[in-house]
Parts: sequence; C-alpha cells; structure tokens
Amino acid sequence: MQQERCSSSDRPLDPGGLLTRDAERSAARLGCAAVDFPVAVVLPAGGSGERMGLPTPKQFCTILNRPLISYTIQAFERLSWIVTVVVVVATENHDLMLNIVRKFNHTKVKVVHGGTTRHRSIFNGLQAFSNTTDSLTPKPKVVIIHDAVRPFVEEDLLLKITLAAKEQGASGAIRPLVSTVIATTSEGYLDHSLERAKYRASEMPQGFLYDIIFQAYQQCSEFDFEFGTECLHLALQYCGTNAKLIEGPPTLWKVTYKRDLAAAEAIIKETLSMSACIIAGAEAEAVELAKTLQKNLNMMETDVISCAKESNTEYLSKTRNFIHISMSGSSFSGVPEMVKRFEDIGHARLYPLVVVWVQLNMTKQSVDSQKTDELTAFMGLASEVKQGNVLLYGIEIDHSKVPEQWERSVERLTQITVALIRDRNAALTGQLLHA
Ligand SMILES: Nc1ccn([C@@H]2O[C@H](COP(=O)(O)OP(=O)(O)OP(=O)(O)O)[C@@H](O)[C@H]2O)c(=O)n1
Ligand SMILES: O=C(CO)[C@H](O)[C@H](O)COP(=O)(O)O
Repeated sequence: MQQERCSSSDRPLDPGGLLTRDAERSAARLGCAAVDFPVAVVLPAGGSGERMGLPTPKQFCTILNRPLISYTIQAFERLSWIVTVVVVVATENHDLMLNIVRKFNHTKVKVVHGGTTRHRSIFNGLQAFSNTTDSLTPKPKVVIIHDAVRPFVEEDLLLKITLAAKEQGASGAIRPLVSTVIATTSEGYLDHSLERAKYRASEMPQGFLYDIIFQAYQQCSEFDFEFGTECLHLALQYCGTNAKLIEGPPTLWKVTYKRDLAAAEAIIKETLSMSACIIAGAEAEAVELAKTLQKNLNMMETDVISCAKESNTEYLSKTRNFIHISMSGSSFSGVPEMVKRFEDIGHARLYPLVVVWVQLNMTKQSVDSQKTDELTAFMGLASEVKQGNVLLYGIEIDHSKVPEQWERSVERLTQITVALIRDRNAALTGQLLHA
C-alpha cells in the first residue's frame, strides 16, 4: 500500500517544541543566518513554589509521568546550536535533579547549586561559565536565561532572542498586559493607575551577551539580589545596555498556581494529539477501514502504512499515536512486536505513546474460550507496557453489510479513538471497548 497523508488545514502550533523541527528550517523561515556562535542556557530552578502550595516545588511536579523541569530542558536541549544547559537547583534537590537528568537522558545539562533568591540562583548559574577549566561549561557568546517553570518555548522565538542579544547585548520576550497596573497607598487605597497601552509584561526567555550580564551581576547590590525581579534591568543599570524587546506567544506564561499545572498538561496533550499513524493488516477490509478512519480523523495529520512496512521505523519519529487495525482471528498479532520496538528505541522515554488496537470482526462473534484467552493476553500486555509509558487500548468493531449501520460504527470508532488519544488516560489501558 502506498503511504498516504492528509493534513489538517488549521494545525495548531507546537508551543512546547514537542515535535521535531530543526533550527535551520526555523532560521530559513526567519530569513536570518543560523546561529554560528556558542549559546548556553541558564534555567533557574531553585525556588520553593510557595504560591503553588504543594509540598513539591512546582518545577518537580509531574505532568504525564515527567517532571515539569524536564520539558523545559528538552525545549532547549533538542536545538543543535545550544551547547550547554545549566540548571540551578536548591542544594536539597541536587540528587533529585541528577536522577531526572539520568532518567530522561538529558545530555547537555550541568546542575549547580541555587541561592536564596532568583537573582542569586541566576548569578550562580552564570558563574559556572567563568570557570575556564570546566570543559562542560565553556564560556558562551550569548546566554539565554529562562525560568525552569515556563515549559513552552518555541525555537523561532529563541532564535530571535539569541540573534537580538548578539546584536544589541540584551533582549527579552514581552506580552501585552491583560490587567491594568495600579499603585496602592499603604492604607490599601488607589494611589494612581498606569496607562495600560504604554506598558508590557516582561516574560522569559531573555538573552544576553555573556560578558554583559555577568558583569552586571558582579556589580549588583544586596538590594538587587534580595528584591530584584528583572535581569534586563540589571544590564541597563550596570552596563548601559538597552534590551531589544520581542513580543512572544501567550504560552510563555509562568506556571505559578495549581491550575497552571492543569493548563500545561492540556497544552502538552493537545500537541501530542496532532498526528497519528494507522497501521493496517493485509486484508482488503482492514485497508478500507484504515482509509475511512484516516478521512474521519481530518483534524489530525495521519499516515496509513501497511503491516509489511511496519519494520521500517521511519514512521515512528513522526507521531506518538498508533492505531493498529487487524481482523478478528489474526489475534492482536503485530501489536506486541510494535510495542517491543518502541521499547528498543526508547520512543516512550519522553512522552506516553498511545496504541489503539482495533479488532475488525467480520462475523458475529460468540464468546468462546479463544476470545477470552485473547482478551486475557491483551490485558496482560497492556499492564506490562504501561510500565514502559505505552498506553494500550482496544476497540472492537463489527462489520455490517448495512451501510448506515457500518457508517455509525465507524463514526463511533473515530470518536472513541480521538478521545483515547486526547485524554491519554492511564486508568483505561487494557480495556476492550466496542464501537
Ligand atoms: N531562590 C530561587 C527562587 C526562584 N528560583 C526560580 O526562578 C523561577 C521563577 O520564580 P518563581 O516563579 O517566583 O518561582 P518560586 O520562587 O519557586 O515561586 P513562588 O514565588 O510562588 O515561591 C523558578 O523557576 C524558580 O525555581 C530560583 O532559581 N531560586
Ligand atoms: O517576570 C520575570 C521576568 O522579568 C521573571 O520571570 C520572574 O518571574 C520574576 O521573578 P519572581 O516571580 O521570582 O519574583
């Protein structure tokens, strides 16, 4: 079978950089030269997340089995032009951070100890590059500073920030203000309000020539270290560098309150649901169903491949969702092999994979012992692969010669498949649903 593709017209963005795109393509889109100088990143992650109100600091809270900080690291680490990511954590979380680095195979990370305030933590991070004997942290030309709790940062913006920092000495992302900023009196009355259109919210990432921001931090007062919240201000105050400001997307927001964790999870799930690969058995009916399903899943980018092409793993890198269609009687053959392959290449290391096994029944099935055995094997496999971050679900569909009835069943199959992919609900794995 030929590989077929259909694209959705209004494909959402990829705010977390969860999908593969390379820097050169971004640079081409921006019409600027690719970065050809060393760039490093400092991620302050030494806070306690008081406003979140959880015992675990927010950067270590897990979303889909992975700590938030790992998503942020990944957004930078995947870019070939970023050399090192320095992560600054409180001393008591040093080992926890090293475990995260190992578990999720982060290869560019150096972990350093934080300070009592964000500015102190950032300064500690910058100092890691001043030790010229450490080959893991060579001094960069440009350093990007980014809060560890802002997991969604696209490479296009990082390129703009980096190139502007190289040109101007400093650059930072901004957003329009949502609310008006007012000053209050000590008694809690309105003192005055600012003209909202004149002001912007300062967000992250921010980029700097390393020498400028390091010099600025070396001159910082105790007051700056204790109460300052703005790195761009330090570059201006101590080095006379006016930052270039670049408007970023709303997804740059900082995870601060509990509800922000739910919002971050929703964004990650939405991004992971943008594409799927349908693997069809050799039978004509399975191929036909695969094509109809592909047409129905028009909001996703879908590929249809035949079981025969399954051994070619090229399709794996394109998606985190797999729909395996087989005929009843052929058992769920193919599914265990496919899942094993995911394990071998570590495909589920960063994101949970969804595998929907669709069993097409051509005749009315009687509940016999063969079917029960198959179901038991399916449930066993689902529970086993869940440990490896693969979410395996089953859907049975009875073929009907009555067109309206068949259409309704395929529509139900589509809806259940979309719901399983979007929700990525670990509690429902191993269930055999009926369309
Ligand atoms: N001593 C500190 C304080 C904060 N940060 C980091 O700075 C970033 C932005 O700070 P904020 O959102 O204020 O985090 P917390 O200080 O943890 O949150 P809260 O103010 O609610 O306690 C976070 O990644 C945080 O971990 C840091 O590295 N060292
Ligand atoms: O807003 C910012 C940019 O200027 C910083 O990201 C930072 O969040 C402010 O620090 P804090 O919340 O720790 O006081």
